[in-house]
Amino acid sequence: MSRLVVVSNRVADPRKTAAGGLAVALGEVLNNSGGLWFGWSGKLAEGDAEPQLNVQQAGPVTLATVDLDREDYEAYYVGYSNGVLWPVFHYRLDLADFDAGYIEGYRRVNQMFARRLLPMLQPDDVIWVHDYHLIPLAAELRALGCTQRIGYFLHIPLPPPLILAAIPGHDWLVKGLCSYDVVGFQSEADHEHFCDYIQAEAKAQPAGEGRWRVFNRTIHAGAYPIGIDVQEFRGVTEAPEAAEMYERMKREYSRRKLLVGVDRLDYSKGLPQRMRAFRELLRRYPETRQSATLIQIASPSREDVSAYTDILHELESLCGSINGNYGELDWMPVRYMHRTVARARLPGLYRASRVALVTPLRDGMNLVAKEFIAAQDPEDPGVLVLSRFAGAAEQLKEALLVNPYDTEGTAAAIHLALQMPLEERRERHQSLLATLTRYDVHWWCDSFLQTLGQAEAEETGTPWLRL
Ligand SMILES: O=P(O)(O)OC[C@H]1O[C@H](O[C@H]2O[C@H](CO)[C@@H](O)[C@H](O)[C@H]2O)[C@H](O)[C@@H](O)[C@@H]1O
Ligand SMILES: O=c1ccn([C@@H]2O[C@H](COP(=O)(O)OP(=O)(O)O)[C@@H](O)[C@H]2O)c(=O)[nH]1
Repeated sequence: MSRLVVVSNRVADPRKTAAGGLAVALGEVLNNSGGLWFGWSGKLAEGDAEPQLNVQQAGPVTLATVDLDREDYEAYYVGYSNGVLWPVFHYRLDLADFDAGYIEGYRRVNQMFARRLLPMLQPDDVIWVHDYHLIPLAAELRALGCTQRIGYFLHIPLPPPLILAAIPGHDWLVKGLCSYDVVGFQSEADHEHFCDYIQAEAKAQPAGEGRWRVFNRTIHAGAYPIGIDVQEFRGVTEAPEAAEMYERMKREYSRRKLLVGVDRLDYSKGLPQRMRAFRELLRRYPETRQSATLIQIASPSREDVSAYTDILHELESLCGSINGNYGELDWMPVRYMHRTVARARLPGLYRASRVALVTPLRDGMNLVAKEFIAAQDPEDPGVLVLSRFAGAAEQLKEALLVNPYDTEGTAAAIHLALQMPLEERRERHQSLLATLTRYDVHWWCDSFLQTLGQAEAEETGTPWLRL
């Protein structure tokens, strides 16, 4: 059987907790199949020498990581990945910093990753590269002589061609994507944007069953929405740490209905818009005052990128003003925490909450939405208020779908969720849980890798692209 080699910027010990959906999902996949997980250590190198490769065993998974020197970290992670690709791919051209220097560092780190990974590869490995940090990696590996199958999965949205085309060098990036054998997206919408782009800008021709002839080779593209390990998550929900959290929350908020939000503190998550909608709820529906409490966890993220500091200040000022204007001696409307909460404690919090607010302005998928559903008691489930702009909305049709830019509409949906009768809550939850169980993380991994396995048989002899 082939060994699975996963490459991603973020690598986490799958036996430990991680904030960020990519690390959580890949940890679950690799814990199951075993294999090699290669990427950045999350640390900065000291001194001038080329950083050491750090290899350690974590159960069935070999973790191989490299440090980045400060210059590479600034250009590749902060500058290009999170200062150009992240905002543009989330439709935020206004926040992109198209400093020409960053792309050099981005390419340099991808070349370094290829150089460090190559000697660790075995002939029949299957390589699965993840996310926007590593778009050119396949082409760099091919340039060094790597012949193994290489698949790619984009965890964030892919915008329509005219937005993508705003990136100087967008054609280089898309050529990089076309160097993979299989390219996977979170949603049909993202997949369509890719197909539109390659047809309009690269004269791609359809070759049937998700395949395209482009740049003189054949690639496969499709939507593979990422899921969670539903069984595992339901198990965590029943474990002592979550159960204890559930009991505590139920006791503490016995007189109130709890609303919950769990997000990295990222401008894509729509946190200020969510707070404004919650404020509107309190203003328009006075009966919710004293009776509804919103717990918002905002996990610190990418603090070296300036747009993230701006959103922190905006959010803190909104939470402060809502509590100042509506709070009472015995009730604070918002409990805001700028901290990462251990994943093992989240299911108890989700289960004790009547409503989850998952209202990003754009999101690749959003695993919190799925975890909230998995954690519910089917006999008395909570309600998911979900942005129509999250990848998850394509699948989770029985959630209350909202436009997060529409403050009044979102407030009305939250009100509806707080009042929803038990029967309707059960019906919606049953359908949502069925979808989640069918399209779980194992489905995601198996369906992607199956396509990649078939690609090899069909594409032997396909020329490699040079960037
Ligand atoms: O690694 P960081 O810079 O700390 O950021 C955390 C991760 O954020 C993004 O997650 C995405 O992947 C999730 C799982 O597929 C998806 O549900 C979510 O919508 C995405 O935002 C990013 O894509 C990852 O690379 C980061 O590790
Ligand atoms: O304080 C926190 C905040 C988030 N998470 C986890 O981080 C992931 C967030 O993934 P999601 O897809 O929702 O968004 P991303 O952060 O990857 O954009 C989920 O598994 C959360 O349970 C966590 O463990 N603790």
